[in-house]
Amino acid sequence: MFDGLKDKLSSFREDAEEVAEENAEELDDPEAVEDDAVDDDSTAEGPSDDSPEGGDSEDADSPAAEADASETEPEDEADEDDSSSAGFVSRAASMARGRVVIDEEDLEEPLRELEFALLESDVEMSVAEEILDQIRDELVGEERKFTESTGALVEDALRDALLSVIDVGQFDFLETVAASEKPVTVVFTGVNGVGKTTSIAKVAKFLEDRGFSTVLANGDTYRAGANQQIQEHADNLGLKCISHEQGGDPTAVVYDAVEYAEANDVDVVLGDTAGRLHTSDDLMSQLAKLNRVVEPDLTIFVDEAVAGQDAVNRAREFDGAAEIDGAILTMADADSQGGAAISVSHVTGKPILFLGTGQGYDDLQPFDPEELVDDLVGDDE
Ligand SMILES: Nc1nc2c(ncn2[C@@H]2O[C@H](COP(=O)(O)OP(=O)(O)OP(=O)(O)O)[C@@H](O)[C@H]2O)c(=O)[nH]1
Repeated sequence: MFDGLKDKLSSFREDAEEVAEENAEELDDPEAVEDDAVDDDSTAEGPSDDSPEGGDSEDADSPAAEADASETEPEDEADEDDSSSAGFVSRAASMARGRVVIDEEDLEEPLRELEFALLESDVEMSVAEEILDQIRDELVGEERKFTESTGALVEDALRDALLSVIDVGQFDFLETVAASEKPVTVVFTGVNGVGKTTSIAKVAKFLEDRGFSTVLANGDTYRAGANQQIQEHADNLGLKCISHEQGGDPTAVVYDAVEYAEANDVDVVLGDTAGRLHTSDDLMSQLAKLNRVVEPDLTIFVDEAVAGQDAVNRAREFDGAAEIDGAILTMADADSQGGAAISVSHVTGKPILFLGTGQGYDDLQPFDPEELVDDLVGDDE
């Protein structure tokens, strides 16, 4: 799952670590620093050969050492290379404290590559920019102790940035169902053929396995064969399915299922709806009626992870047309890009609740942002 994206993130980590290490090595090497100091005609004091590496000595830590380092600008060359000289001075001062600072310019090239990689992986533009900004904020100017590895810094920054865009409004579906008044009504929406009906069957199995009884309702009265399709799932799972004639009113079907649940002490009603485009007015007004009359506890948007940017756009549009509470991304097992999984929550402000990971009824994985980020960034060695 998301292997292409993992590779790209790993390349960024390597590149960013490399440039930061180069900078650190240069500053870790007292001779290189002294050479630089001569080149810069600077009098900044790096650790001498006989001082412990890392500048942990009292001298190096002393205010005098810092003051010396900050008074090093040669007047005659002040205009010539002001910024690099100032950069060197701050690095030398940091080094005197046993630390080194990561410069923005060191990161620009890896960040450019990362932006390209994220967009190529179908991450929404605004989400990619947010990730880059966060990494820049976290790493640039970051003081690294000589004992810390730049690798850990880069990894933490990447992890934090990804988590901040993915972990949006996350809630536990099972806990919400458990805490809600019964029957809990959950309605599923989305475009045609993205795995909506299969996902309903998977969610039913997920709930039944955890002690919640369910009834299915076929609110897809539009498509020929829809009744038979959902009934097959119900039969396979030994569940009751409420359906009406093709062409009937979907609200009436879900309403009947709620009445059935009330009469039979069923915990959860899972209502399918016809696949629709957010632009099809009649179907969207059907959905509005369903929301008005049945007042579902949760409306879940279903789309394919593999649809990438299209899925992200549709999630945004559905949320605008018929407010959603969360999303299921199907076909995550076939998605190497990961763009939709990274972008949907940030774009809609609603969490991804599950990933569909195959065609079997158990191929449904509760979505855990931290787990996803661990998987994307974690060491695969
Ligand atoms: N690999 C994989 N296949 C899936 C997943 N979810 C659903 N499918 C398959 O996708 C196909 C379409 O699924 P359906 O559930 O019929 O899609 P739908 O959205 O209900 O279709 P409509 O009712 O026409 O809107 C089926 O063959 C499913 O087995 C998944 O997570 N991974």
